[in-house]
Amino acid sequence: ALLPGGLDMLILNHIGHSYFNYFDGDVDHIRKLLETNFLSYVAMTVTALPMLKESEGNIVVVSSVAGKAPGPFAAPYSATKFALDGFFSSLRHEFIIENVNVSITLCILGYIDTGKLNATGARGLRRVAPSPKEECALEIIRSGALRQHELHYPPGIVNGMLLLRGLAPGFLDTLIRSNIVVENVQRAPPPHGTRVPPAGSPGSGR
Ligand SMILES: NC(=O)C1=CN([C@@H]2O[C@H](COP(=O)(O)OP(=O)(O)OC[C@H]3O[C@@H](n4cnc5c(N)ncnc54)[C@H](OP(=O)(O)O)[C@@H]3O)[C@@H](O)[C@H]2O)C=CC1
Ligand SMILES: C[C@H](CCC(=O)O)[C@H]1CC[C@H]2[C@@H]3C(=O)C[C@@H]4C[C@H](O)CC[C@]4(C)[C@H]3CC[C@]12C
Repeated sequence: ALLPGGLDMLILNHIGHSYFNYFDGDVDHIRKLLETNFLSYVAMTVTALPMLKESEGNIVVVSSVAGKAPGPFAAPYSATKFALDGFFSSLRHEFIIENVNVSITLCILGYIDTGKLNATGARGLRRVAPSPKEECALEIIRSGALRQHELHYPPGIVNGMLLLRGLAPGFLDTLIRSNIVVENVQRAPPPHGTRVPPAGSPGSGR
């Protein structure tokens, strides 16, 4: 049903729970995370589009540097954020081609002070100063209202990373890994009954 007052801006922000650790082989987790972090964004866009066409409004999609320049230990999360870029950046082309006056803003965020790292226990990350969530929220709304194609926040870190990704991707990857204390990331124990070769033995990879 259409909202009585119409709809000016759709901000897609929610995410499901994931982990900051080695990929554990759980395909079902990725399927569920894609449902929450990606497919629900598509479904809400489809539902809201008639109202947004009416208001010539804005779609704002909240993503992460992990959706442009992936680091280790966030494979499921990173995959869902890359999917957002693929879908919404393609859809933006179609809107422009068809003169649909609904803007699409993809927000590429660095580390924001929402208490997330503490909550997920991402112990492997070196402590970097998070950016303030209040300023971030304002920038998200502003970038949507200004109909920007992308928001990079905080600009210094995110622009720097994306520039390096184009110019020297190997160097960027090295920098990203150097921001992580791998020893602090503990592999989950293998499922019951799985034989793990002792460290140092052939095939252990350790
Ligand atoms: N914090 C950071 O450092 C960064 C965050 N981002 C992005 O910013 C956005 C917000 O992140 P942040 O505020 O930190 O995350 P939070 O986990 O604090 O917030 C996520 C929100 O999503 C809601 N949610 C979870 N599952 C569902 C669901 N199935 N349906 C509807 N709502 C749901 C949660 O509700 P409830 O609490 O009720 O479960 C919660 O309000 C995300 O898109 C994230 O990827 C990007 C880069 C860095
Ligand atoms: C693991 C977190 C998601 C799962 C959850 O249950 O909360 C991640 C949510 C936001 C991530 C951070 C982010 O998106 C910005 C950086 C991206 C880099 O690739 C890694 C460091 C991040 C700070 C990243 C860390 C994991 C999350 C907190």
